[in-house]
Amino acid sequence: MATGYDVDWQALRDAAVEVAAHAYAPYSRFQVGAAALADDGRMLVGCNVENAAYGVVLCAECGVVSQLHATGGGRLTHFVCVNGDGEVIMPCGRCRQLLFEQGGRDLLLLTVSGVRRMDEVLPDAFGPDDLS
Ligand SMILES: O=c1ccn([C@H]2C[C@H](O)[C@@H](CO)O2)c(=O)[nH]1
Repeated sequence: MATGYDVDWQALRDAAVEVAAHAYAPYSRFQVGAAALADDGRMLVGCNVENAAYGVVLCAECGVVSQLHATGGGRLTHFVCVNGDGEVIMPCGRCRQLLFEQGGRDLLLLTVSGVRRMDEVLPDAFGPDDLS
């Protein structure tokens, strides 16, 4: 299991770049690829999928979360997303909430300002504990 900062971020970023090429983004022309590791070492990827009804867009992170559960579940430990030029971008606010649910405050993200914990990019998050 990859923990802390010893993960191969370059390999994770490469996977995000690769999947970004499969994005369906005919409206924004903004391709996004996302890649994550699960706590058993599995790699999950996703790309954005747009819709003629613009608001129906599926962000790349949605694909990651779906693949996490479709392939056995678990928790996300590491995450990165990139644009079509391979540059690291920040997950949108909605997707930070999606990722928080699946990885919690300890999830590590490779961001535009380096490796950050989820509780740095979504402080004081609303989450499952608030419902108990
Ligand atoms: O975190 C993000 C932010 C944006 N997008 C997508 C949605 C839309 O297709 C395009 C432009 O917003 O980028 C993602 O996939 N993930």
